[in-house]
Amino acid sequence: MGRENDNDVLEDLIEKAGGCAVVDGGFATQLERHGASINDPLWSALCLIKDPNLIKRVHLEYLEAGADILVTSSYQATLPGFLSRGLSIEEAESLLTKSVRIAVEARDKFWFTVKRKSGHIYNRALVAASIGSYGAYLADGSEYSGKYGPHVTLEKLKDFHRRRLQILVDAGPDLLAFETIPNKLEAQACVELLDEEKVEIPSWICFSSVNGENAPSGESFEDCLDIINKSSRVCAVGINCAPPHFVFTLIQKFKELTGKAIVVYPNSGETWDGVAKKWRPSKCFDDEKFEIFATQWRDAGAKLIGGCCRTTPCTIRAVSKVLKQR
Ligand SMILES: C[S+](C)CC[C@H](N)C(=O)O
Ligand SMILES: N[C@@H](CCS)C(=O)O
Ligand SMILES: [Zn+2]
Repeated sequence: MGRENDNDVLEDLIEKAGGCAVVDGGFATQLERHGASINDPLWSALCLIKDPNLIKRVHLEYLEAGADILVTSSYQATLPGFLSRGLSIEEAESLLTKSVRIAVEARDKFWFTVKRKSGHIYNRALVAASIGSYGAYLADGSEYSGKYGPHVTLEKLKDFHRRRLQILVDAGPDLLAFETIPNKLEAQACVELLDEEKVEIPSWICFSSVNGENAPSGESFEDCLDIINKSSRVCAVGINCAPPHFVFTLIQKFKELTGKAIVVYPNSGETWDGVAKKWRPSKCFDDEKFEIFATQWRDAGAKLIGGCCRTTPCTIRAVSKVLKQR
């Protein structure tokens, strides 16, 4: 299948969803709410080893809440991360494949049940394979600083991402979701890799932001989006895991910088303390506020809206309800 047809998958979903599709919410957050202990360098990817059934349960909860897109459990699942835990390369690769399989199974199971019911408000969801930034793998909070140091070159970033990307693509997701990209160099690495690997499924690239204006590295979104705009393999670009009160202005900015679809799924507004590995209270927003924000973000031009860390299925239920009112 050609790239244009593949991009249609996402466009069709957006249209079926009434012009704006719903992304799921905080995945690791919901694992923790069920009691998972993930204070670990592998973070949520630990559950791929310890409790895959819980992963499926969380995916089903987000589908039930109205998510049109599931983001897989592979955010912090990396080959070097798994190898450093004593897993073999075969075991590590099979965990990556499993992250996609679990989400696809959840989607298929859910859709099999709801499609027979008349008057349901669901769409057949898409599965987006999560590719967390290099900073996520470092597990030192650098997905919010973008400061990787001078030894981290373009080639190093491509090497870091290459094999995981190949395995995730081979596992058969509908989309790729690059998440919390904090600087221009990594955006460039993602774009070049998609070309080098001739990836035919559509991707989105999302940046984090800590000041509501620039990428965490301080580089302008204008420079970052310049690189992404050149790629026909990237169908959407946006923001994830940044505070919600930054999002409206960032959508307006992105609208001026790109013709691509805009995807936003902010966190609750709490701040990640990368040393203590804890969320710190900050300017927090509840589900009711997300409901109000979601219509504003849609009206500003976002085509994909959801939540990231510290948001839950309740948040997504509220977002889905307000976006799907017809
Ligand atoms: C999105 S952050 C909260 C994920 C966790 C981080 N990469 C860490 O391992 O510390
Ligand atoms: N998809 C990941 C992103 C973390 S920033 C999650 O929701 O846990
Ligand atoms: Zn997040």
